[in-house]
Amino acid sequence: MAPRVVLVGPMGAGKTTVAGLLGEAWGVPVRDTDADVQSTTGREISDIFVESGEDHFRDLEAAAVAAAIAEHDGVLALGGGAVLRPETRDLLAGVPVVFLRVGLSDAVKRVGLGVGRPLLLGNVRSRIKALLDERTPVYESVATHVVETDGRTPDDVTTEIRELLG
Ligand SMILES: Nc1ncnc2c1ncn2[C@@H]1O[C@H](COP(=O)(O)OP(=O)(O)OP(=O)(O)O)[C@@H](O)[C@H]1O
Ligand SMILES: O=C(O)C1=C[C@@H](O)[C@@H](O)[C@H](O)C1
Ligand SMILES: [Mg+2]
Repeated sequence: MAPRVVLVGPMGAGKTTVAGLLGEAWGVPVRDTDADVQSTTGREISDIFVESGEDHFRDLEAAAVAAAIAEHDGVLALGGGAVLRPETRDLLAGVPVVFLRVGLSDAVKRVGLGVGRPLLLGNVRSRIKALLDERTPVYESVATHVVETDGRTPDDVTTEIRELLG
């Protein structure tokens, strides 16, 4: 079993939003590794970061991604940093992966004050810029398709993915 599509990209790219719309359009279930980590631990992601550290969160996230790739045949949205783990990138080989690209301005508008996103604490704009600079090549390396989201609605993005993947 493998997901019909995996969505990757930075915070504010719209992974969770577009996953829901795609799942509805295709009539397939949707999973989101951030929600899976929260439900298996019973803890908020921000609390895990603050109390147990980012490395521990990445371990939980890598396990959530591995389980979802093995068990889930619908739409799968990954947490924004999941692709940082080499074992996760390896698991994505052979699966359709859409990188939802977003530029700095749109990402900043979409995440607002970054509430609930622990890596954005401090200056949201400079934190997002650093993450985009560091991670864009990683998203590109795992993607089979790249979809631009700047200035487009979640419905537009969903339609393009449906055109690409059926
Ligand atoms: N194409 C879009 N245009 C405008 N707003 C959008 C678009 N996609 C998502 N949004 C809005 O941006 C916010 C963030 O979207 P979402 O939570 O889906 O991002 P995400 O990629 O899952 O982020 P994270 O990595 O933090 O989970 C939401 O308020 C959502 O409604
Ligand atoms: O980009 C990131 O590293 C993150 C994105 C979110 O989806 C969450 O997984 C968490 O806030 C970390
Ligand atoms: Mg999300």
